[in-house]
Amino acid sequence: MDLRLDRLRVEIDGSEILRGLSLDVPSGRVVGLVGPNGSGKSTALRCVYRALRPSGGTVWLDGDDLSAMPLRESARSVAALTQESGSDLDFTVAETVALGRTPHLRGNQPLSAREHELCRRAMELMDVAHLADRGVLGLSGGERRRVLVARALAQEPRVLVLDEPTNHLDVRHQVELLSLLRTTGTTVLVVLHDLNLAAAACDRIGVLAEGALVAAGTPREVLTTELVREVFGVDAAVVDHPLTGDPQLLYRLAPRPVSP
Ligand SMILES: Nc1ncnc2c1ncn2[C@@H]1O[C@H](COP(=O)(O)OP(=O)(O)OP(=O)(O)O)[C@@H](O)[C@H]1O
Repeated sequence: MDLRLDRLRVEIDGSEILRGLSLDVPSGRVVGLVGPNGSGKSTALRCVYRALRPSGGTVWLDGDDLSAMPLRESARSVAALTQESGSDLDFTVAETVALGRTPHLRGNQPLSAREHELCRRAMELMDVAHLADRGVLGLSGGERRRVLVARALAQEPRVLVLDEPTNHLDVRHQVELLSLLRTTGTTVLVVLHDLNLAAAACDRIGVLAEGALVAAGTPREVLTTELVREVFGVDAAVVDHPLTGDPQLLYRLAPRPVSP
């Protein structure tokens, strides 16, 4: 399913948070959204999972205006892992993942055998099957994050929207999650802070600064020394990953103070 952000504008209390953002996420592709803190990345995602109605512009799903779709219909198509995702209720891991099926169920209809299998598989993919009977509130931050990704996968979404999904994850689970995104065939829009992971995981990257898109293209086209300096104010060299050839950034920190 194609996802298209078309001249999105968001204005809150008189300040323009998104200023005409347009970004295409072609069907089955992984597109990363990067940018400094406060540049509007989460706000853009909120418009896609309908937590926020844009002040202007349109989100298109396969050419259909998202705002004109019944909520239930868009909830079946779009799954989101947000910064706020979580629960104050101590559901078990298995129950939490099963909640991913909610948009597909009618009333109190129980899960089918296929749906149970889907949930089991999502838990295995996210390496949380061994935690199935544990309460989510007793999990570590990274374990809980993986459970929430499993819930999103169990939903069988056609579009997956992820806001910093690697937060709290150890390096193995970061690598596994981003590798998985490339194999699901789902359309993915993902906010990432780690530009090197974005370069490795994304087919294309959009760069936001102060609510506007300042660059978009393949990681190699976008992640240049100049852009990183201009947008993030950081000195970096771009090198080729010796194993994959992906562009990778080496950051220069301020020199150490000379000891007396
Ligand atoms: N409901 C709101 N009311 C007022 N300001 C808001 C609201 N939501 C977002 N903002 C402001 O809009 C700007 C963009 O916020 P957003 O969360 O989209 O940024 P971000 O790029 O995701 O940042 P980060 O990298 O820190 O997560 C910020 O300055 C934020 O304070």
